[in-house]
Order: sequence, then C-alpha cells, then structure tokens
Amino acid sequence: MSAAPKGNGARAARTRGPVHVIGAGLLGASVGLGLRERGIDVTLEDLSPTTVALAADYGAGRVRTAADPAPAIVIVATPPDVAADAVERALTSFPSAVVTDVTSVKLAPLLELTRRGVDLTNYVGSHPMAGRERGGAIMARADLFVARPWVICRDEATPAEALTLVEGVALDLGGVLIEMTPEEHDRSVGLVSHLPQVVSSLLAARLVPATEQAIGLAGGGLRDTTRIAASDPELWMQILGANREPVVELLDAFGADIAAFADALRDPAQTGAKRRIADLLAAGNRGVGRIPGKHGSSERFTTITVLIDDTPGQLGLLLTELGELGINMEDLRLEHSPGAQIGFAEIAVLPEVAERAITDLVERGWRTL
Ligand SMILES: NC(=O)C1=CN([C@@H]2O[C@H](COP(=O)(O)OP(=O)(O)OC[C@H]3O[C@@H](n4cnc5c(N)ncnc54)[C@H](O)[C@@H]3O)[C@@H](O)[C@H]2O)C=CC1
Ligand SMILES: O=C(O)C(=O)Cc1ccc(O)cc1
Repeated sequence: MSAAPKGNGARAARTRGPVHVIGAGLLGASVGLGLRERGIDVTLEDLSPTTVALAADYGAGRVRTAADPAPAIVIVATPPDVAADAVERALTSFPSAVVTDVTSVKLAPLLELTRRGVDLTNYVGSHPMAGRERGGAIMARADLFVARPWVICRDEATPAEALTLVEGVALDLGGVLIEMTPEEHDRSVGLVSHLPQVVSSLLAARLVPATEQAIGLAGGGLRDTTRIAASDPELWMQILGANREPVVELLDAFGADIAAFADALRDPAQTGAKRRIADLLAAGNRGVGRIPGKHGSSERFTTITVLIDDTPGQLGLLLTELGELGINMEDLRLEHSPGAQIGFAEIAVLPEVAERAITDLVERGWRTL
C-alpha cells in the first residue's frame, strides 16, 4: 500500500458517496484508497471476509453493513468470470445506484448480462488501464490510476447522469477518460495488453530449463520483456478466455511473423533475406516509438546511464548533484550488475540537456555509459 501523490486532492471531488466496492482486491482496494483520500465515503464487500477486513484496515473504506444507506454508485472489481453475476446482483440490490465494473474485458460480461435479460440502463462498463503483476488488497495503491487511461463503454441508451457519475469516479482517481465501444476496447487491449502478456509468459517459460550460468547473464532486455510474466495465471486464464477471438487472431499473426523471421535468418544468403530481417527489426523501432511516454508520444526522453557504487548514499548524491546542475530528471530506473558492487542509474532527461548532463556529471567524477 502507498499513499497518493500530493496534489490530486487540490480540486474538489466530483463523486458524492457512498461508493460501494464489490471485490476488495488489488483494483477494488486501490479504488477505495484513492476515493478515501478524496474524502469520499466508501463501503467494501468481498467474498473473503479476511480480504475485506484487510482492505478496510489499510484505509480503503469500511465493511458494508445492512444499516448502511444505499450507495450512489457501485464498482464491481471481482475476477472476470463472476463479473456479470456481481453486476447483475448489484443492479438488483441497489436499484437507485449506477453500477460500473473494472473488468479487463468488456464484451463478454455485457453479452452475458444481455443474454440474461438484465435491465442495463444503470450499468456503464469501464476499464482502468492500470494494474500490477500481483493481485490482492495488500498490493493496492491510491495512486494506481493517476495519469492512466480509463476506458468508458457507454452506448446511446446510457443516461447522461449515469455517465457523469462513472466518469467522475475515474477523474477523481486521476484517470484519463477514453470512450470506446466494448468491441473496440477488446480488440485494442488484445493488442496492447493481452498479446504482450502471452508473449512475455511464453518467453519467460523458455528460461525454466536454462542453466544458472545462462540466467546469470540476464540484463535489462530480458527483465523488460518478461516483467509481466510474473502475473497471476488464474486471472489471466479468465481474461484471455473472455477475449479469445481477438487474441487468437493476434497470436496467429504474431506466429507468422516469427516464422517469417526464422526463415529469413535460417538462410540469410537467399536473395532478400537480409532485407526482410532488417525490415522487421526496423518496424519494431517504429512500433516502440508509438508507445506513449509519460508526456505523450510526441515528447520522448533521452536516457543517460550513470554507474554508481552499490553503497548507501550514492544514489542520493547523484540526484542532489543533478539538481545542482539544473538537470530535470523525468524518470529513473535502477539496474544492479549481478555479482558486482555496482549499479546503473538510468536517468531520462529531455534530449536537449542530455549532452550537457553527461559532460557535467563526468566533470564531477561520475562515470557514464
Ligand atoms: N490486476 C490487474 O492488473 C488489473 C485487473 N483488472 C480487473 O479488475 C478485476 C479485479 O482484479 P484484481 O483486483 O487484480 O483481482 P484480485 O484477485 O486482487 O481481487 C479480486 C477480489 O474479488 C473477490 N471476489 C471474487 N468473487 C467475488 C464475488 N462474487 N463477490 C465479491 N467479491 C468477490 C476476491 O475474493 C478478491 O478479493 C478483474 O476483473 C480484472 O480483470 C483491471 C485492470 C488491471
Ligand atoms: O503492467 C501493465 O502494463 C499493465 O498495465 C497491467 C494491466 C493488466 C491488466 C489490465 O486489464 C490492465 C492493465
């Protein structure tokens, strides 16, 4: 658990409670923590009494009792395979409330609710594109949604007041609103979230039989491409199962790319093989250039790498000296060299100050890469 950054509370909250959260794990408790920081009354419910008590202990809200007034808004944050059940139950139990859910897939729960004939006037599906590898209330953070996209799936029948309530919660939590149809949403997350999860997991699975010696050589490249392989297999089985059509299509296309790449590499002497390899690698450059940075895709940063002794105080000293030099640090990442008392501080700065930053740091005795 961690506190929200200062400043999110400067603007008056849009949301009027009580807000009721069903499913007090990572997403539910993070919603609760963020809203509580804005002073909004939050009640919690979970299948697990221990989880709900834990989330309440952390300050994500209070456990709902029969004496509580009806909520104005209900947020369903259960696993995907019970999301439709929980939404239906919420709409029935709290007929005056607007109900949203944060499920990672949007079409399957909607189709299931429609198939059951549930009146969906008060339901607006949504999905914050923010998460962590590990679930559970213990991993929750009030600032999880800050500056992250929050997809809202409304349709022409959605009442304006219902939309305003759901958007208000997303904005109060620092999210950036994006409107999409459930189909657009599922195809988009298939590409930017679900395919990467499968690729990362399969890549990391290749490491299982590797020797200790080979693993010992691992660096940033492997870490970057396998971070999300640490995600919860049960949750991902549900997400992938609920979005299987777009994901299978993407996997087939990706498999064809891999096969084409391997064919070209197998016989690089054949005419055009080198060009095919270069074209695929260059397309990767263009693709990665399209991923939005924290200031949007148009402004990207230059990373400078500074070697630091892996001893207390060194990083603090580096940051102080950067401040003295008037260099604004946009992002920071730390890497440790296995087996050596040395670390690498990767500092993102504006491209126009990168050269000066390196010169000035070297002048002060720092080693850069
Ligand atoms: N983990 C992530 O990175 C993200 C997850 N999501 C979505 O958020 C939802 C929740 O995911 P997490 O918070 O990661 O999972 P989690 O496992 O941390 O929390 C889910 C909670 O729901 C509870 N629960 C299960 N069935 C329930 C029921 N019928 N009624 C009440 N509570 C019930 C569980 O006991 C658990 O505490 C999922 O639908 C997921 O697709 C959305 C964005 C990111
Ligand atoms: O790690 C990341 O890149 C994420 O953003 C995690 C994530 C996982 C599942 C979601 O439905 C949304 C976001």
